[in-house]
Amino acid sequence: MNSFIEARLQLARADFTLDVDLKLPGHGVTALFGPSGCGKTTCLRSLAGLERARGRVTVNQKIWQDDQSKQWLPTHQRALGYVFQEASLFAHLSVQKNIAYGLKRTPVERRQVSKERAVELLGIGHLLERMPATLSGGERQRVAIARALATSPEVLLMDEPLAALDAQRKAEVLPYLEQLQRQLQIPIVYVSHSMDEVARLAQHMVLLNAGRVLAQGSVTELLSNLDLPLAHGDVASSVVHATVQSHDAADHLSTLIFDGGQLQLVMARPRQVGSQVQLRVQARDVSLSLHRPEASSILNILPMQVLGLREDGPGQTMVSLQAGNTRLLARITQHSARALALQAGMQVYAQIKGMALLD
Ligand SMILES: Nc1ncnc2c1ncn2[C@@H]1O[C@H](COP(=O)(O)OP(=O)(O)OP(=O)(O)O)[C@@H](O)[C@H]1O
Repeated sequence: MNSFIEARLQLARADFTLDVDLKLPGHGVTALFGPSGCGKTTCLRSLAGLERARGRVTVNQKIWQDDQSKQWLPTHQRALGYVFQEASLFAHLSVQKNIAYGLKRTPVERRQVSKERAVELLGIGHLLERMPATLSGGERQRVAIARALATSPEVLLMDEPLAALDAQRKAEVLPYLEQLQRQLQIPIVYVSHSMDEVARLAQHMVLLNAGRVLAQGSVTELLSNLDLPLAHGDVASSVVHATVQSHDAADHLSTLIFDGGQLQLVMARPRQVGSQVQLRVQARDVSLSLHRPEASSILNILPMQVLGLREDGPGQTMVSLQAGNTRLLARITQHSARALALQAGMQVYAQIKGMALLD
């Protein structure tokens, strides 16, 4: 089956070579993730035609570039919206006119996102008459995203759109990004080097290293793949997708169900029953036992199967676990792994000492 976006890209610079083969889905957010200098921006710019890599790019089976048959669409003829780190608005045009500019670029028959819809999705209705210089960084970035959306792109390309914002502004813009991907069918390719952002926003991930693809697939799977660097070290974590099943108001305790079991979480602000939530569980917050611990203060004790284990630095072992379709990592001491005689296939109880709600 064809992927929505297929890109084979090669580009050589003095000290850097990009050589990637990407197959990206036509829905949700795909994160391009990896260390500084690994080629995330170069990759995104090459997809957009802002960088002249060699190769072939097809989006929704339309050819944007094919060097073999000498086809090349310039950026403005590619149905994409591009959001840069720093919002690049026209300083002499009001917010309204900036967005209208995006719309004007789009032939009537291709218009799918109206100006009103873009304005509503980004919550900028009250800013329409303002000039860019009078906006905060977060507001500017929301306008830039609305302008990109108003072109009704087949794909939104975002290059660390939150990187230039402080923590407070980031928190202000993130919910709009989440809303975008929930409400629109437009796939987003999102460059980030922040695992927090990736865990919160993305369902798919391309892991880059030194200009190459180390792995691509679902975020949940890649995070817990012991063959990849993400699943190692003190910051390794997993993401659990769950649905709110009930809420006990007296104890402020919500019961969440996920594919593989259920969890309980104290929620100061309870979510509606039936709503979807994402939880991040740090590997260091998960311990293991062979029998269900009795009379424990730990709320969440889940029966899981050991998928594999790997030494993880001096004296530590990373254990990958599965229940249903859900994966978790547990970082325990090598001593404990030996004492429990852990091995792939064993049934264990994972005790989760803490988890964070991602949205
Ligand atoms: N215009 C340029 N001219 C020459 N080399 C460049 C240019 N832009 C980027 N590079 C180099 O290409 C490599 C990839 O850079 P790129 O910006 O794609 O990485 P990145 O993963 O996006 O990094 P970061 O997370 O720091 O933004 C780096 O070695 C960088 O120094």
